[in-house]
Amino acid sequence: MPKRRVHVAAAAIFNERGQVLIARRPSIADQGGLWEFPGGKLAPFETGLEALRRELAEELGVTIGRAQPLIRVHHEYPDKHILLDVWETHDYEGEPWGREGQAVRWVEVGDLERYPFPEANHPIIRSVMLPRYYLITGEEEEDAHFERKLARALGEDGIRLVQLRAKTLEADRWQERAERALALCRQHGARLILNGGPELLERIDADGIHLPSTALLGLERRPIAADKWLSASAHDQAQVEQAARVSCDFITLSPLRETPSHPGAITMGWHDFQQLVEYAAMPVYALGGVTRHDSDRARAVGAQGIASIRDYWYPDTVRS
Ligand SMILES: Nc1nc2c([nH]c(=O)n2[C@@H]2O[C@H](COP(=O)(O)OP(=O)(O)OP(=O)(O)O)[C@@H](O)[C@H]2O)c(=O)[nH]1
Ligand SMILES: [Mg+2]
Repeated sequence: MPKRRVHVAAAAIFNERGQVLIARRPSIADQGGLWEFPGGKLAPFETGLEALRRELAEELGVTIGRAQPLIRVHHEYPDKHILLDVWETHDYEGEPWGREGQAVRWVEVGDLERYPFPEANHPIIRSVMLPRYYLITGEEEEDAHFERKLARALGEDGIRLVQLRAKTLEADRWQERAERALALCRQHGARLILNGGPELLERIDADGIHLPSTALLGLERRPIAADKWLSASAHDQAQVEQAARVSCDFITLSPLRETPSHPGAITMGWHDFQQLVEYAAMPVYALGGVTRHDSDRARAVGAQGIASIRDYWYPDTVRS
Protein backbone atom coordinates (compact mmCIF):
# COMPACT_ATOMS: atom_id res chain seq x y z
CA MET A 1 0.00 0.00 0.00
CA PRO A 2 1.42 3.44 -0.85
CA LYS A 3 2.25 5.58 2.14
CA ARG A 4 -0.04 8.36 3.22
CA ARG A 5 1.15 11.84 2.32
CA VAL A 6 0.70 14.37 5.09
CA HIS A 7 1.24 18.08 4.61
CA VAL A 8 1.74 19.98 7.87
CA ALA A 9 2.23 23.69 8.53
CA ALA A 10 4.15 24.59 11.69
CA ALA A 11 5.61 27.72 13.24
CA ALA A 12 8.72 28.89 14.97
CA ILE A 13 7.19 31.73 17.00
CA PHE A 14 9.75 34.09 18.54
CA ASN A 15 9.06 36.48 21.41
CA GLU A 16 10.84 39.79 21.86
CA ARG A 17 13.47 38.12 24.04
CA GLY A 18 14.43 35.89 21.12
CA GLN A 19 12.97 32.74 22.72
CA VAL A 20 11.03 30.26 20.62
CA LEU A 21 7.77 28.54 21.52
CA ILE A 22 7.53 24.75 21.65
CA ALA A 23 4.64 22.53 22.67
CA ARG A 24 4.44 18.96 23.89
CA ARG A 25 2.34 16.52 21.95
CA PRO A 26 -0.30 14.85 24.14
CA SER A 27 0.82 11.36 25.15
CA ILE A 28 -2.04 9.68 23.29
CA ALA A 29 -1.24 11.44 19.98
CA ASP A 30 1.04 10.21 17.21
CA GLN A 31 4.63 10.93 18.46
CA GLY A 32 3.07 11.54 21.87
CA GLY A 33 5.22 13.08 24.59
CA LEU A 34 7.68 14.57 22.12
CA TRP A 35 8.03 18.33 21.73
CA GLU A 36 7.05 20.06 18.50
CA PHE A 37 6.62 23.37 16.78
CA PRO A 38 2.92 24.11 17.01
CA GLY A 39 0.84 23.58 13.89
CA GLY A 40 -1.09 20.89 12.10
CA LYS A 41 -2.35 19.37 8.91
CA LEU A 42 -3.66 21.41 6.02
CA ALA A 43 -7.41 21.13 5.51
CA PRO A 44 -8.69 20.79 1.92
CA PHE A 45 -8.13 23.97 -0.14
CA GLU A 46 -6.01 25.64 2.52
CA THR A 47 -2.57 27.10 1.81
CA GLY A 48 0.22 26.45 4.31
CA LEU A 49 -0.10 29.89 5.82
CA GLU A 50 -3.89 29.67 6.12
CA ALA A 51 -3.59 26.33 7.87
CA LEU A 52 -0.97 27.77 10.18
CA ARG A 53 -3.16 30.71 11.19
CA ARG A 54 -6.08 28.38 11.90
CA GLU A 55 -3.98 25.85 13.84
CA LEU A 56 -2.29 28.48 15.99
CA ALA A 57 -5.63 30.01 16.85
CA GLU A 58 -7.06 26.57 17.71
CA GLU A 59 -4.06 25.18 19.57
CA LEU A 60 -2.63 28.30 21.24
CA GLY A 61 -5.22 31.07 21.06
CA VAL A 62 -2.91 33.43 19.19
CA THR A 63 -3.35 35.43 16.00
CA ILE A 64 -0.29 35.78 13.83
CA GLY A 65 0.51 38.69 11.55
CA ARG A 66 3.55 38.67 9.30
CA ALA A 67 5.31 35.34 8.82
CA GLN A 68 8.17 34.26 6.60
CA PRO A 69 9.01 30.78 5.26
CA LEU A 70 11.75 29.16 7.36
CA ILE A 71 12.30 25.65 5.98
CA ARG A 72 10.43 22.84 4.23
CA VAL A 73 11.28 19.30 5.27
CA HIS A 74 10.22 16.15 3.43
CA HIS A 75 10.58 13.18 5.73
CA GLU A 76 9.78 9.48 5.44
CA TYR A 77 8.22 8.00 8.55
CA PRO A 78 7.53 4.23 8.47
CA ASP A 79 3.82 4.85 7.94
CA LYS A 80 3.76 8.16 6.05
CA HIS A 81 5.56 10.71 3.92
CA ILE A 82 5.39 14.03 5.66
CA LEU A 83 6.00 17.55 4.42
CA LEU A 84 6.63 19.99 7.23
CA ASP A 85 6.20 23.53 5.96
CA VAL A 86 7.72 25.67 8.70
CA TRP A 87 7.26 29.42 9.07
CA GLU A 88 9.00 31.96 11.23
CA THR A 89 7.04 34.72 12.94
CA HIS A 90 7.80 37.43 15.45
CA ASP A 91 4.41 39.02 15.02
CA TYR A 92 1.60 37.53 17.11
CA GLU A 93 -1.21 38.72 19.31
CA GLY A 94 -2.28 37.05 22.51
CA GLU A 95 -0.27 35.07 25.05
CA PRO A 96 -0.03 31.47 23.81
CA TRP A 97 -1.48 28.77 26.07
CA GLY A 98 -2.22 25.11 25.59
CA ARG A 99 -5.87 25.19 24.52
CA GLU A 100 -5.81 21.42 23.96
CA GLY A 101 -4.26 20.70 27.33
CA GLN A 102 -0.73 20.45 25.92
CA ALA A 103 2.30 21.91 27.71
CA VAL A 104 3.76 24.96 25.97
CA ARG A 105 7.07 26.59 26.78
CA TRP A 106 9.25 29.50 25.64
CA VAL A 107 12.82 28.26 25.35
CA GLU A 108 16.20 29.74 24.51
CA VAL A 109 17.23 28.75 21.01
CA GLY A 110 20.50 27.35 22.36
CA ASP A 111 18.53 24.98 24.64
CA LEU A 112 16.37 23.43 21.90
CA GLU A 113 18.65 20.42 21.54
CA ARG A 114 17.84 19.35 25.09
CA TYR A 115 14.23 18.59 24.18
CA PRO A 116 13.16 15.36 22.48
CA PHE A 117 11.55 16.15 19.09
CA PRO A 118 10.27 13.87 16.32
CA GLU A 119 12.93 12.67 13.87
CA ALA A 120 11.78 15.03 11.11
CA ASN A 121 12.56 18.03 13.29
CA HIS A 122 16.33 17.77 13.16
CA PRO A 123 16.75 20.18 10.22
CA ILE A 124 14.12 22.52 11.66
CA ILE A 125 16.09 22.88 14.86
CA ARG A 126 19.24 23.60 12.85
CA SER A 127 17.32 26.18 10.89
CA VAL A 128 15.95 27.91 14.00
CA MET A 129 19.46 28.06 15.47
CA LEU A 130 21.12 29.48 12.36
CA PRO A 131 21.08 33.11 11.29
CA ARG A 132 20.02 34.31 7.86
CA TYR A 133 23.46 35.47 6.92
CA TYR A 134 26.66 33.44 6.53
CA LEU A 135 29.69 35.65 6.14
CA ILE A 136 32.64 34.14 4.27
CA THR A 137 35.90 36.00 4.71
CA GLY A 138 37.92 37.08 1.67
CA GLU A 139 41.54 36.20 1.03
CA GLU A 140 43.12 39.17 2.76
CA GLU A 141 46.80 39.91 2.86
CA GLU A 142 46.86 42.52 5.62
CA ASP A 143 46.04 41.32 9.13
CA ALA A 144 44.90 44.80 10.18
CA HIS A 145 42.44 45.05 7.29
CA PHE A 146 41.14 41.59 8.01
CA GLU A 147 40.44 42.42 11.63
CA ARG A 148 38.84 45.74 10.86
CA LYS A 149 36.47 44.21 8.32
CA LEU A 150 35.53 41.31 10.54
CA ALA A 151 35.04 43.52 13.59
CA ARG A 152 32.74 45.81 11.65
CA ALA A 153 30.63 42.95 10.34
CA LEU A 154 30.30 41.44 13.82
CA GLY A 155 29.80 44.71 15.64
CA GLU A 156 27.79 47.13 13.52
CA ASP A 157 25.98 44.59 11.41
CA GLY A 158 25.43 41.87 13.97
CA ILE A 159 26.76 39.00 11.83
CA ARG A 160 26.57 35.76 13.85
CA LEU A 161 28.00 33.10 11.54
CA VAL A 162 31.45 33.42 9.97
CA GLN A 163 33.45 31.10 7.76
CA LEU A 164 37.18 31.69 7.84
CA ARG A 165 38.34 31.09 4.29
CA ALA A 166 42.07 31.68 4.08
CA LYS A 167 43.39 29.11 1.65
CA THR A 168 46.46 31.06 0.57
CA LEU A 169 47.94 31.72 4.02
CA GLU A 170 50.80 29.50 5.16
CA ALA A 171 50.35 27.49 8.36
CA ASP A 172 51.73 29.96 10.91
CA ARG A 173 49.83 32.92 9.59
CA TRP A 174 46.69 30.85 9.21
CA GLN A 175 46.97 29.88 12.87
CA GLU A 176 47.36 33.49 14.00
CA ARG A 177 44.50 34.65 11.87
CA ALA A 178 42.23 31.86 13.04
CA GLU A 179 43.00 32.65 16.69
CA ARG A 180 42.23 36.30 16.10
CA ALA A 181 39.03 35.50 14.23
CA LEU A 182 37.93 33.14 16.99
CA ALA A 183 38.56 35.77 19.67
CA LEU A 184 36.53 38.37 17.73
CA CYS A 185 33.69 35.93 17.13
CA ARG A 186 33.60 34.90 20.80
CA GLN A 187 33.52 38.53 21.84
CA HIS A 188 30.39 39.07 19.76
CA GLY A 189 28.65 35.76 20.41
CA ALA A 190 29.16 34.65 16.82
CA ARG A 191 30.08 31.19 15.54
CA LEU A 192 33.27 30.55 13.63
CA ILE A 193 33.48 27.83 10.98
CA LEU A 194 36.87 26.91 9.49
CA ASN A 195 37.09 26.26 5.76
CA GLY A 196 39.05 23.00 5.44
CA GLY A 197 39.29 19.51 6.89
CA PRO A 198 38.42 18.11 10.34
CA GLU A 199 42.08 18.30 11.46
CA LEU A 200 41.73 22.10 11.69
CA LEU A 201 39.59 21.67 14.79
CA GLU A 202 42.62 20.23 16.56
CA ARG A 203 44.45 23.46 15.92
CA ILE A 204 41.62 25.86 16.72
CA ASP A 205 38.62 25.09 18.91
CA ALA A 206 36.18 26.74 16.51
CA ASP A 207 32.49 25.84 16.15
CA GLY A 208 32.84 23.67 13.07
CA ILE A 209 34.28 23.17 9.61
CA HIS A 210 33.21 23.92 6.07
CA LEU A 211 34.15 21.30 3.49
CA PRO A 212 34.82 22.13 -0.15
CA SER A 213 32.69 19.96 -2.45
CA THR A 214 35.64 17.77 -3.49
CA ALA A 215 36.29 16.86 0.15
CA LEU A 216 32.57 16.31 0.70
CA LEU A 217 32.39 13.80 -2.16
CA GLY A 218 35.24 11.74 -0.72
CA LEU A 219 33.52 11.12 2.63
CA GLU A 220 31.75 7.99 3.80
CA ARG A 221 30.47 9.38 7.05
CA ARG A 222 30.34 12.53 9.11
CA PRO A 223 33.97 13.40 9.96
CA ILE A 224 33.39 15.44 13.14
CA ALA A 225 31.47 15.08 16.38
CA ALA A 226 27.82 16.04 16.71
CA ASP A 227 28.60 19.00 18.97
CA LYS A 228 30.43 20.77 16.14
CA TRP A 229 28.78 22.19 13.02
CA LEU A 230 29.42 20.55 9.67
CA SER A 231 28.93 22.78 6.68
CA ALA A 232 29.84 22.07 3.05
CA SER A 233 29.80 23.53 -0.46
CA ALA A 234 27.41 21.94 -2.93
CA HIS A 235 26.85 22.78 -6.58
CA ASP A 236 24.40 20.17 -7.83
CA GLN A 237 21.93 17.50 -6.76
CA ALA A 238 24.53 14.77 -6.26
CA GLN A 239 26.46 16.98 -3.86
CA VAL A 240 23.33 18.05 -1.98
CA GLU A 241 22.43 14.37 -1.51
CA GLN A 242 25.95 13.53 -0.40
CA ALA A 243 25.78 16.36 2.16
CA ALA A 244 22.62 14.81 3.59
CA ARG A 245 24.20 11.33 3.62
CA VAL A 246 27.13 12.49 5.77
CA SER A 247 24.80 14.52 8.03
CA CYS A 248 25.90 18.03 7.19
CA ASP A 249 24.17 20.54 9.44
CA PHE A 250 23.85 23.06 6.61
CA ILE A 251 25.29 23.80 3.16
CA THR A 252 25.99 26.56 0.71
CA LEU A 253 24.58 26.00 -2.78
CA SER A 254 26.27 27.86 -5.62
CA PRO A 255 26.73 29.58 -7.97
CA LEU A 256 23.36 31.18 -8.07
CA ARG A 257 24.41 34.06 -10.33
CA GLU A 258 27.52 35.24 -12.12
CA THR A 259 30.10 37.02 -9.96
CA PRO A 260 32.89 39.43 -10.87
CA SER A 261 35.37 36.76 -9.73
CA HIS A 262 33.87 34.04 -11.97
CA PRO A 263 32.60 35.75 -15.14
CA GLY A 264 30.95 33.36 -17.56
CA ALA A 265 30.49 30.59 -14.97
CA ILE A 266 27.48 28.30 -15.44
CA THR A 267 24.98 29.52 -12.87
CA MET A 268 21.83 27.83 -11.59
CA GLY A 269 19.43 30.76 -11.17
CA TRP A 270 16.58 30.90 -8.64
CA HIS A 271 14.42 28.28 -10.39
CA ASP A 272 16.95 25.43 -10.29
CA PHE A 273 18.07 26.60 -6.88
CA GLN A 274 14.54 26.22 -5.51
CA GLN A 275 14.22 22.70 -6.97
CA LEU A 276 17.40 21.61 -5.21
CA VAL A 277 16.53 23.27 -1.90
CA GLU A 278 13.09 21.67 -1.76
CA TYR A 279 14.49 18.18 -1.09
CA ALA A 280 17.73 19.18 0.60
CA ALA A 281 16.39 18.45 4.12
CA MET A 282 18.91 20.80 5.73
CA PRO A 283 19.32 24.57 5.83
CA VAL A 284 20.78 25.91 2.57
CA TYR A 285 22.49 29.25 2.03
CA ALA A 286 22.40 30.75 -1.46
CA LEU A 287 25.89 31.71 -2.63
CA GLY A 288 27.40 33.31 -5.71
CA GLY A 289 26.39 36.75 -6.94
CA VAL A 290 23.92 37.27 -4.10
CA THR A 291 24.16 39.88 -1.36
CA ARG A 292 22.20 40.78 1.74
CA HIS A 293 19.71 42.58 -0.52
CA ASP A 294 18.66 39.13 -1.78
CA SER A 295 17.94 37.65 1.59
CA ASP A 296 14.12 37.88 1.44
CA ARG A 297 14.15 36.40 -2.04
CA ALA A 298 16.32 33.54 -0.84
CA ARG A 299 13.86 32.83 1.97
CA ALA A 300 10.95 32.87 -0.44
CA VAL A 301 12.49 29.96 -2.40
CA GLY A 302 13.18 27.92 0.71
CA ALA A 303 16.73 28.95 1.61
CA GLN A 304 17.96 29.72 5.10
CA GLY A 305 19.44 32.94 3.76
CA ILE A 306 22.48 34.00 1.86
CA ALA A 307 26.20 33.47 2.11
CA SER A 308 28.57 36.05 0.72
CA ILE A 309 32.18 37.16 0.62
CA ARG A 310 31.54 40.26 -1.41
CA ASP A 311 29.17 42.04 0.96
CA TYR A 312 31.97 42.68 3.44
CA TRP A 313 35.18 42.10 1.58
CA TYR A 314 34.50 43.80 -1.74
CA PRO A 315 31.52 46.05 -0.97
CA ASP A 316 32.34 48.30 -3.96
CA THR A 317 31.09 45.57 -6.26
CA VAL A 318 27.73 45.11 -4.50
CA ARG A 319 24.73 46.41 -6.40
CA SER A 320 21.83 47.48 -4.27
N1 LIG B 1 2.77 20.28 14.37
C1 LIG B 1 3.89 19.58 14.21
N2 LIG B 1 3.81 18.31 13.70
C2 LIG B 1 4.95 17.63 13.56
C3 LIG B 1 6.22 18.20 13.93
N3 LIG B 1 7.18 17.27 13.68
C4 LIG B 1 6.58 16.16 13.17
O1 LIG B 1 7.13 15.14 12.81
N4 LIG B 1 5.22 16.37 13.12
C5 LIG B 1 4.25 15.38 12.63
O2 LIG B 1 3.34 15.98 11.75
C6 LIG B 1 2.01 15.53 11.98
C7 LIG B 1 1.25 16.76 12.45
O3 LIG B 1 0.05 16.45 12.87
P1 LIG B 1 -0.76 17.16 14.04
O4 LIG B 1 -1.10 16.09 14.99
O5 LIG B 1 -0.11 18.38 14.56
O6 LIG B 1 -1.99 17.58 13.19
P2 LIG B 1 -3.23 18.41 13.68
O7 LIG B 1 -2.78 19.49 14.58
O8 LIG B 1 -3.93 18.74 12.40
O9 LIG B 1 -4.00 17.39 14.60
P3 LIG B 1 -5.21 16.42 14.43
O10 LIG B 1 -4.83 15.45 13.37
O11 LIG B 1 -5.26 15.78 15.79
O12 LIG B 1 -6.39 17.26 14.11
C8 LIG B 1 2.12 14.46 13.05
O13 LIG B 1 2.25 13.21 12.45
C9 LIG B 1 3.40 14.84 13.76
O14 LIG B 1 4.03 13.77 14.38
C10 LIG B 1 6.26 19.51 14.47
O15 LIG B 1 7.30 20.07 14.83
N5 LIG B 1 5.07 20.15 14.59
MG1 LIG C 1 -1.12 19.98 15.78
